[in-house]
Amino acid sequence: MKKELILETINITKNFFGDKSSGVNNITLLIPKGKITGIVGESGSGKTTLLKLLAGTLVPDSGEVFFHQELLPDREKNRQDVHRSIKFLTQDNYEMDLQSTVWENVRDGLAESEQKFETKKVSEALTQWSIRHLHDQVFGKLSGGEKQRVTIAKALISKPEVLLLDEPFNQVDAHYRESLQQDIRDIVAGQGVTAILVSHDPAELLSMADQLVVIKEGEIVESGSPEDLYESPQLLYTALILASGTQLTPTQAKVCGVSTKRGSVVVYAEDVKVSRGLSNNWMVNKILFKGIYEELIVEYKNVQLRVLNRSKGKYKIGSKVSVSVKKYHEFGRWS
Ligand SMILES: Nc1ncnc2c1ncn2[C@@H]1O[C@H](COP(=O)(O)OP(=O)(O)OP(=O)(O)O)[C@@H](O)[C@H]1O
Repeated sequence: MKKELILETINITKNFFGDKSSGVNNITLLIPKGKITGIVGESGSGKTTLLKLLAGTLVPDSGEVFFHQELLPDREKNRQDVHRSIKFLTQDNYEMDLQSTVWENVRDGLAESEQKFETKKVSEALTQWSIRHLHDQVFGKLSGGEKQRVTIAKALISKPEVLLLDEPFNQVDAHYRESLQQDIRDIVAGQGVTAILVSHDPAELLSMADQLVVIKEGEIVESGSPEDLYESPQLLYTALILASGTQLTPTQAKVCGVSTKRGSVVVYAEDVKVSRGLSNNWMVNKILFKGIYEELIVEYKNVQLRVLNRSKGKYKIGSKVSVSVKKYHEFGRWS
């Protein structure tokens, strides 16, 4: 069945200095309705610029953005009903009033027609986002995580069609972060909201997104389902950005028992098995505690490998171990 599209960009370019060195170049992107699209890329690759173009707060130098197959108007010049349907949650809370209370800020997210139900709606939103106890606090004095929750409550109170999320959970603690992620998933699944999520956390994107778009130097270089991009990345860039792993030259790969004719190999930490075996050539150099598992850095002949180890405490720094690589990804010299 054909997916219904809600937003489309056709060959959009936005440069800040008249050349391709900043912003985004020639981006064509189709956003399916009622799904989560994740955008991933290194710092400065153009993710926020793309979100601003989708929100209408930036206008492309060339190319077009369509919302429900109609040209998206410039938000600054011409604030229209369509802009109420597209909510942009930024890291800088620019739509929030720092001097007003939490209650007033969330209430301001209501459309005029909804204001007669103000008390009920604001009260429900404060409960849903666990910020009821903050209702009379001044927004500007809240912690970063509290501000993010209030901003999300305000954005969602008027039931937008599209939610553009720029690092929405980066200030929230791990426990609350998971429950916010689940809330966003529920809103997408239950209310048919479309979300576009920019995050630096690969685990967050892999677990939340239905489709992932990889951006490098202002261009889309790869896209697909999170599973496909993680399991079979076409580009070295994608593998390094999505997974915790080690990049090896062909000579270094040989030390790990991997033979390749291509330019480089990436071995994900989860695909390396360590044991106390026969050869025990490798030495545990570092142990990084990760909570429910640990990551070991093991070394042999000046080659270091990252290993995901679920048997915490089994090895110590200096332990001698055997290593086997179960799976690896090969890339051409220029990918
Ligand atoms: N208003 C602006 N004026 C000048 N240059 C800009 C402006 N906005 C973005 N840029 C430049 O465009 C490029 C892309 O920036 P953008 O903020 O979109 O990247 P990003 O991928 O979101 O980065 P990060 O992950 O660090 O937030 C960067 O080189 C940035 O310096």
